[in-house]
Amino acid sequence: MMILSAFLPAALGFSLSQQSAYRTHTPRSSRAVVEASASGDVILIGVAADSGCGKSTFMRRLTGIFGGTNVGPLGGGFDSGGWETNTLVSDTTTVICLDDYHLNDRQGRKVTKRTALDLAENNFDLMYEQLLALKSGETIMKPIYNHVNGTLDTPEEIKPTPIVIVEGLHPMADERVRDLLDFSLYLDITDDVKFAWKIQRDMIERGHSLESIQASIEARKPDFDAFVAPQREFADVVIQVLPTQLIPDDKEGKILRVRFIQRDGKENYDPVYLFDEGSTIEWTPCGKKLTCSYPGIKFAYGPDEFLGNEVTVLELDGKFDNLQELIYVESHLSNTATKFYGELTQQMIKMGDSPGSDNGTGFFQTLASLKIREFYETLSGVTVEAETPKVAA
Ligand SMILES: Nc1ncnc2c1ncn2[C@@H]1O[C@H](COP(=O)(O)OP(=O)(O)OP(=O)(O)O)[C@@H](O)[C@H]1O
Ligand SMILES: O=C(CO)[C@H](O)[C@H](O)COP(=O)(O)O
Repeated sequence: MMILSAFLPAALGFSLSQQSAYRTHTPRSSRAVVEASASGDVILIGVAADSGCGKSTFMRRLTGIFGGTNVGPLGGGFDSGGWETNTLVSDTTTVICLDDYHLNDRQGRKVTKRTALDLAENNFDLMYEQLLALKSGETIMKPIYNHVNGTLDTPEEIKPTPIVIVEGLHPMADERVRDLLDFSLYLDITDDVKFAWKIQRDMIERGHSLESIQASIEARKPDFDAFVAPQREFADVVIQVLPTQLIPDDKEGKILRVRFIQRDGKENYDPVYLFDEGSTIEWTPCGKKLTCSYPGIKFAYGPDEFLGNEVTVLELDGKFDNLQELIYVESHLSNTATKFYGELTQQMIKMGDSPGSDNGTGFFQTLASLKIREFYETLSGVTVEAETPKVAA
């Protein structure tokens, strides 16, 4: 199979505005493709986050970078005559939602008086057994938790694909499951930001009241703190989303400070760095090459400690005005795992309409996806062909 990326660097020695013109002349783009695994091994990736913290958005970015054909809900989804499923599949990637391992249905939890965040409400024995089987290349019959009516439905058949992503509340909570994961990531959204996002989705998109959203967040918080948040310590990468420091006492919460926290010493993972590996740097890129409106953009980079672990942190506070200009930022970062000059920028532009595309949440989710692709390639010996604009005939 011809890998276009080999000659793309030369083609991409141009501004991104030229690139978009280039793309209009090239109506089709090559898809990212994972070639058949040499070893047949399944690589297991865990993504932990609370509900409403951007897992689905991140999954779209990640699966987009892994590509594959026939991406969609297992069985075609309920609307196409299938069943209510939380599982997304392509020929290369399976995304399993760990809510499917809830022990009791919604009614049952009313009896136990526990929330789904409570470890006791999740069947980790079955989760471990089934993920181990999948990793060994076996097909499993996985339960389904139906979020529409709160029931545990007839199990569905999951066949192993080269990449299996498990996302949900507890991918790293059980030591046995945690040890099965090849790579783990935690989306750490602070309470204020979580609240703002929940309002966006549950109030504006789903018609819930402000009071009910507030009550639901407050009711979840003790169990969230007890059972979900401690997993941050075990994650290879944490994407931490905080209020901006660029506006003193900001109340609006529209500008975010996002930290890409990379655990040092992870095998097959070289931390992304800014300018000079290992140094401590602050960088304001606004100027001739990057347009910034108030309050601007600030990057920071350096070693740090996070929950007792030595880490390398890349931080971005602020909001981008023009995604095309991100190439300027990208060109100052190293170890980004891009396959050609401008790939990070290209992915940001491609997902431009998704939440967080104008700030560090989208930027670091994209960077994480590229790093996970690189990690997968190193571990499996398989090449993932990058999605590149197709060269016009
Ligand atoms: N980076 C972001 N910036 C701004 N808003 C965001 C961002 N990510 C997600 N959101 C908002 O949060 C809502 C929830 O996002 P998403 O559906 O991706 O989360 P989730 O973790 O998959 O949720 P759930 O587990 O409840 O299905 C979105 O509708 C969007 O409004
Ligand atoms: O935290 C959650 C998902 O991440 C849900 O609250 C949990 O799965 C229970 O679902 P429901 O509220 O639909 O009964």
